[in-house]
Amino acid sequence: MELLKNRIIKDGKIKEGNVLKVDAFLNHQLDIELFEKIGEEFKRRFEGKEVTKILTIEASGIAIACIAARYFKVPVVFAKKTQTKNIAGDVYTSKVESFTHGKVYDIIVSKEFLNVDDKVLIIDDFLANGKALLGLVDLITAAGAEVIGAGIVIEKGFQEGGKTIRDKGIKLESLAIIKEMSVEGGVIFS
Ligand SMILES: O=P(O)(O)OC[C@H]1O[C@H](OP(=O)(O)OP(=O)(O)O)[C@H](O)[C@@H]1O
Ligand SMILES: O=c1[nH]c(=O)c2nc[nH]c2[nH]1
Repeated sequence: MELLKNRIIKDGKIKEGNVLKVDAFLNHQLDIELFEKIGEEFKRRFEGKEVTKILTIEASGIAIACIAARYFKVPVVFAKKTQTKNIAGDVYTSKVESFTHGKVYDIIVSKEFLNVDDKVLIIDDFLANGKALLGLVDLITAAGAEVIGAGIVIEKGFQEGGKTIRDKGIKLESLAIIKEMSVEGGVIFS
C-alpha cells in the first residue's frame, strides 16, 4: 500500500532492537484518515470472505481493528492482557510474549464473545516474531471457530512471524512488508 509505505518513510523512526517507531500516526497519535484507507484496503484484500468477527489484542491493535470493522460491519473483540474483575469466569486463554513490553502475558477473551460458528479475521498493527498472532489463533482454535486470515498493517519481514503464520496455511495480508531496516540505511520494503 503505497500511501502507507510513504508515510512510514516520512514519519517512521528506526530504533535499536529492531523497533520501528510509528507512533506519530499508527499506535500513539492516530491518523484516522489513513486508518480509513487501511480499513478499506483490508476489506479489499479479504473480499468474498465471510467474516463474523474481528479479533485483535490490546493495546495497539484496537484502534485499527475498530476502523477496519466499519468496512466489514462486524463486532471487534480484543484479547485482554490483564485479568480484570469484570471478566472473571469462563475465558479462553493463551500466553503471549509482548514484543515491546518484553514480558509474557496470559491473554484472555471471554467465552461469551467467541463462538463455534464464528469466522474470525485477526487484525493487528505489527507482525514481528508472530507471538501475538499465534496467541490469537490459539484463542480462536480453543473456541472451535474458524480463522479466516490475518490483516497486518506493518510486517517486519526480517523477523520470523510472517513465515511462521504462512507456514500454518493462514492467509496473511500485510499492507507494508519491511525487508530490511537500519538506522543508517533507513527502511527497505519487499
Ligand atoms: O509478532 P509479535 O512479535 O508478537 O509482535 C507484534 C505485536 O507487538 C505489539 O504488541 P506489544 O505487546 O509489543 O505492544 P502494545 O501493548 O502497544 O500492543 C503489536 O501491537 C503486536 O500485537
Ligand atoms: O511500534 C512498534 N514497533 C515495532 O517495531 C514493533 N514490533 C512489534 N510491535 C511493534 N510496535
